[in-house]
Parts: sequence; C-alpha cells; structure tokens
Amino acid sequence: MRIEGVWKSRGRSQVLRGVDLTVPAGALVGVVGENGAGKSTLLGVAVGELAPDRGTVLRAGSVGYCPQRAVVNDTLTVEQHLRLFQVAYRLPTLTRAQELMDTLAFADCLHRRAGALSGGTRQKLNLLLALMHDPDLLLLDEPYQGFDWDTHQRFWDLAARLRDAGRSIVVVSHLLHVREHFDAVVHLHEGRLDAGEQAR
Ligand SMILES: Nc1ncnc2c1ncn2[C@@H]1O[C@H](COP(=O)(O)OP(=O)(O)OP(=O)(O)O)[C@@H](O)[C@H]1O
Repeated sequence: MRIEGVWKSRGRSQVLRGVDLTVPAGALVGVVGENGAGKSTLLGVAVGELAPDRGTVLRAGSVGYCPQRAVVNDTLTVEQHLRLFQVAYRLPTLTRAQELMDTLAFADCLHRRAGALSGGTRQKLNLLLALMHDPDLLLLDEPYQGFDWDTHQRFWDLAARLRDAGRSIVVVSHLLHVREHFDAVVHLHEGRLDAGEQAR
C-alpha cells in the first residue's frame, strides 16, 4: 500500500496534513499517536471508507479492515456472522475461520449471540471477520483491545506469521511497549507521520 500526500479534515479540524506511508509486502508497521491524532481517520482513508480531500491511496490485492468499534450484529450468533461474511467474501469453506477461532481461543462461543459476548470475545470476532478471507493487506485499528495476556501473545504470533507469509500489515496502537513486534513504527503528530523508526 502506498499513501501519498493525503489531507483529510473531519468537521472543522484538519486532521491529516500531508501523510505519506508506504507498507511493502511482508512488513508489519505500527502507527502510534495521541488520542485524537487521526490514526483511525488515516486507516479509514487507507481502506477507502473515507475519501481523502487531497492525495492518493494505492492498494494492491484484497484488504482486511478491523475497525476500532466492532461491526457485529448483537442479534446474530458467531456462526451466523461467519456464514454472512463467507457469502460476502465468496469463500468456499469456513476452514480458515475455524482455524482463526482456535488460534484466538473462542471456538466454544460459536453458537452464542454477539450481544452476549464479553468485550474481549466480541473483539476476537471483529478481528476474525477482518482476517477470515486471508487478505493481502491488513488494516487493524487497536485490534487487541480487551484481549487477555494469552490472547494478546497469540495475536502477535499470528501477525508475525502473516507478515512472514508476505502480507502487508498496519496496526494502530497506543501501546509503546508492543513496539518490538513491528518492523517500523511511525508517529502521527499534528497531521503528519514522523519519519519511520526501525523497530527490528
Ligand atoms: N465523524 C467525525 N466527525 C467530526 N470529527 C471527527 C469524526 N471522527 C473523528 N473526528 C475528529 O477527528 C480527529 C481525529 O480522530 P481519530 O478518531 O482519527 O483519532 P485517533 O488518533 O484514532 O484517536 P484515538 O486514539 O482516540 O482512537 C479528532 O479530533 C476527532 O474528534
């Protein structure tokens, strides 16, 4: 993915002011910044949910987007979500979704309604829905919020495996202590990304 010279205002504030970001295949990049810095706005532009006021976004291949707020329907079960997204993604089987459920340790919740899930389990479903079609580009907004420690570790193991398999991954994060997981960390500040800092 390549983002060049992107500007975006939200309401009256000029949130992004000339953002450049290149994420090659096989790279895991962290985007950090204070609350309200514009990290979610940047991911929204990157995925195409928001149109930039200026600048360009180039994406190659399929995209998986895990938004900060889970896009789940409280009245549907986990299994019904999987079936719905299976149709949307045109997947022949749910094998990969089932593997991801095992990896994220919530296979026992298959028949529970989303509205009855704990916050962390709801987030596992949100992440799974972004990954179940094995996208080339992963745009993940605080994907591990609410995860217990074990799941947190499993998430990073999964991210490393996907990166090593050639996926491009962007993770928005508040947590500076997770920076060892990234190939590079960029800091969104005053609408621009500071030059990437090599983390590995
Ligand atoms: N729909 C909207 N309408 C108007 N302003 C918005 C909208 N969404 C976000 N903003 C504003 O845009 C700015 C950037 O918000 P954004 O959610 O992108 O920041 P963030 O870095 O992701 O924040 P956080 O770390 O709190 O999640 C904030 O000032 C926010 O109030």
